[in-house]
Parts: sequence; structure tokens; C-alpha cells
Amino acid sequence: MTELTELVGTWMRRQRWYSTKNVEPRLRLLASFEAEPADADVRIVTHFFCDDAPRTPRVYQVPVVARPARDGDEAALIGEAGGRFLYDGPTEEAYVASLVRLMTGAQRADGRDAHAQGHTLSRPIAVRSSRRLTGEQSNTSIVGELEDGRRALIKVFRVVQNGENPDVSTLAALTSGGSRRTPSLLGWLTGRWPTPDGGSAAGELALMQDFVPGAEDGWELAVSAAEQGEDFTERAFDLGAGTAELHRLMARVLPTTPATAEDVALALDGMFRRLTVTTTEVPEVEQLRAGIAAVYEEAAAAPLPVLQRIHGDLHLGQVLYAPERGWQFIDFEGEPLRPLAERSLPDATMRDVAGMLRSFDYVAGSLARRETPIDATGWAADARKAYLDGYASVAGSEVDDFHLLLDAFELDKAVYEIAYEARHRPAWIPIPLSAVQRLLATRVR
Ligand SMILES: Nc1ncnc2c1ncn2[C@@H]1O[C@H](COP(=O)(O)OP(=O)(O)O)[C@@H](O)[C@H]1O
Ligand SMILES: O=P(O)(O)O[C@H]1O[C@H](CO)[C@@H](O[C@H]2O[C@H](CO)[C@@H](O)[C@H](O)[C@H]2O)[C@H](O)[C@H]1O
Repeated sequence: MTELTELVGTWMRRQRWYSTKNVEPRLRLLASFEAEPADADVRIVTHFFCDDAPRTPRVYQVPVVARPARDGDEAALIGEAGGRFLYDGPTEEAYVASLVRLMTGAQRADGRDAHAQGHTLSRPIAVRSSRRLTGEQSNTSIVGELEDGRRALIKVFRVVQNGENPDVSTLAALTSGGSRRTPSLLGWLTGRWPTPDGGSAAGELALMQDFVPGAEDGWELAVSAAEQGEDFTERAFDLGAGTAELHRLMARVLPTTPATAEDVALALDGMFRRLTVTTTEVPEVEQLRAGIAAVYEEAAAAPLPVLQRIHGDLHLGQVLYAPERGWQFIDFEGEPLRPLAERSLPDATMRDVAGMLRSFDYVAGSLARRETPIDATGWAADARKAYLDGYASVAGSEVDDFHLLLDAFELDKAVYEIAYEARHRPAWIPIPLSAVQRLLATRVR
């Protein structure tokens, strides 16, 4: 193993975006692409590593800035190799500036390293300064000050996969459709890299969208309201109405298709697959399997909706509340544990509604697990009802028409969450696990 691969492996294991927990990465360097730096002293290289540690190998994008001296951000130091100090690219202005040049068309992403760019800007624009965001994220986000005074949110995808990333394709369609519910997409970068078996893959490497000023994170807002016993029903109603507006726009600007028997079979297959994965990781779920399966089968026999593009991983952490713009929806990448090819397929809007309903339950679940527990079950029930009322204020009787589907998706999401928590936050497994038990026992909305 080379010095670089060893250093990156040790460092990567500590990163939140490293998706295989509790194991040592087993990395293989697939390719490295060097970008043109503005400063001759630094080298900017984006590496693609295959990690063989998980059952299905994953490819990671690792941009690195190599400096002659140890004068970068200490927290972002990957290590020293070949007489240079290697820093995590997104914390380095040189890397961000080069990425923005590529994404906005100021620099051609030519065939040399097989990158392609796209943007919605009328002219290239440079970044003046940048700051990496911290916090729990699947990817790495950066706030950049643009030369025209605007701010942009730049997202660097860490796990890269072959195919269309809905974070870019959904936002591109919504932006051209004039969405008021999402930030505008400003630019993106698509790249090509070799696959571990000698083939070639292409997919999105980064995107840039406008930064929503003064935005508060939906999860933090909801938790703080719940812990103080503050009424959240008006906000939840608006969030429901906003979700339905978003769905309407998606149906207008992206393909829709009536669900067929094959779609139902595919969806059921996906849900049972998740159930099996979860049961393997958390064996207590096995005893709930028959009850869960009955709900799935009942939904499959019920009337079918028209399928369309949806958010795909909707929860309170995927919405921002901005004073001037109201609720804004972000992160259209879909569930990180789901294969990319599935994530752009037309789906049922009730899947998103179910995701948000689960999130209100998580607010109560997380407060119940505090050192001094807070009972927010009433708060969550009110928020849930207000959200559904808000959705119905725009979408009419859709929730009532497809309530069996909604029940099934709520269970499916909770089953997914059990596996997610087992990998990321085992102490929180009881939140979705008790939700599954409750949903089976009551089947109420
Ligand atoms: N357009 C935006 N304006 C302001 N903040 C944003 C914007 N997009 C994302 N954020 C902030 O960045 C965080 C991570 O973004 P997100 O798209 O959810 O990334 P990830 O794919 O890593 O989950 C969000 O929780 C939010 O706080
Ligand atoms: O935001 P991501 O796309 O990374 O989504 C993943 O992580 C989420 C947690 O950060 C996870 O969401 C679950 O926990 C939330 C509270 O932290 C809660 O609001 C959600 O309802 C719950 O699903 C999400 O499932 C996962 O895909």
C-alpha cells in the first residue's frame, strides 16, 4: 500500500461521511486528477479510492491540497507524504476556487480528465472566500462568498456512484420551473473515473446552489419548540402545504407515470429487501416481520397513485425555515443507503409525507431519551395532524385516498431507520423500533 493510500485510510475512518462504521477502510487508489492551481506553491489533486471494506465496495472522492509547509488548517491535515503536507480539499480556498471555476464555466472541464460541467449562470463567477460547514453530513458542504457579493452553498459528494444524482437533476428541473420552495441550482460538475473492475463510471462530483440567508434548520427549530412546549402547528401546517406545492411542481417539470403492477412488485421487493437487511442487523425485528408484511401486502392491493419525482429522504433535517422565503427544501440526493439507480425513479408522493411524519415522532423520541426526559408525544401528535391538514390544503383528498400506502411507507421508513441507527447511532434504535411496534398495534394517522 502506498503512503498516500495508508494516510487517507486512517484519516477517512474518522470522517462522518465515511459510510462503513466500525471497520478499517481497505482502500485502492483508482485514479488521481490534478487541477490547475492559482498559486504555484500548492498542488490540488482529486483522488478516487475504492473501499473494499463494505460488502459492496464504494468509491470515494477525496480532493487533497498538498502544501510545501505545514501552514493549513490543523484540523484538516491528512498527513505528510512525499515532503508535502496534505490537507482535506474542501477546507482549502485553493481547491474551492478551482472547483467553482469548473462549475461555473470559468475554466473548461475538458476531455483531459473527462469532467463535464453545467451551470445556470449567465457569466462565469469566481469565489472570493470559502468556509467549510461542520456538523453531521453525508457529504461535505462549503459556503462560498462569490465575487458579486452573493453567497453559494457548494456541496462535494463523497461517495460517488455511476449514474444521475437526483440532487442535481431534481434541483436543475425545479430551478428551471421557477421553484419558490428550493434554493436555485447555480452549477455542477460531472466526472468520469475508472471502476474497480477495469470499466468506467460517470456521475456528479459537486454542485453549487444559492445560499439561503438566515435559514434555520427544521430539525433544530422543531426540537427547540417541542422542548419548550411551544405550539408548532402553524409551522407544521405550512410545511405540509409546502410539501404538496413541491410535489405539484415536480409533477409539472419531471416525468410522471401511472403506477403499474410491475411498479408495485418492484416497490414491494425493495421494502422486503430493506426488511431483510434490517432484520439481519437488528434481530428483534424478526418477530415483527409477519405484521409488517401484512401491512405491505394490503397497501399493494389498494388503489395505485400516479408516480412522479419526489424528495426521497424527506425529514426535518432536510428543510430550512427562512424568514423571507418560508420553508425551503434541500438535499434531493435520496436515502444514502439506497442504490443510486433507484433514487431518480418516479415514486409515490406518500413516501415523502411518511418521511416527515416519522420526523415528528423522532422529535418526541429524542426528547424522551434526554437525561431529563421530556414528554413531547402530544406535541408530535399535533404537529403530525397539522402537517397532514396543510398537505391536504393544497393536494385535496390525496392522503385519504392513499392512506394504506401512507401506513406502509411509514413502516418502511421506520424499518430503514432501524438499520440506519444500527450503523450510525445505536442508542437511538429504540426510536424507530418502538414506532414500528406502535404502528402495527394502532395503525392510526
Ligand atoms: N442552500 C442552502 N442555504 C443555506 N444552508 C444550506 C443550504 N443547503 C444546505 N445548507 C446547510 O448545509 C447542511 C447540509 O446540507 P445537505 O444538502 O443536507 O447535505 P448532506 O447531503 O451532506 O446531508 C444543511 O443541513 C443546511 O444546514
Ligand atoms: O440527512 P441524510 O440524507 O444524511 O439522512 C440520513 O440521516 C438522517 C439523520 O441525520 C436520518 O434521519 C433520521 O433522524 C432524523 C433526526 O436526526 C429524523 O428527523 C428523521 O426523521 C430520521 O429518519 C435519515 O433517515 C438518513 O437517511
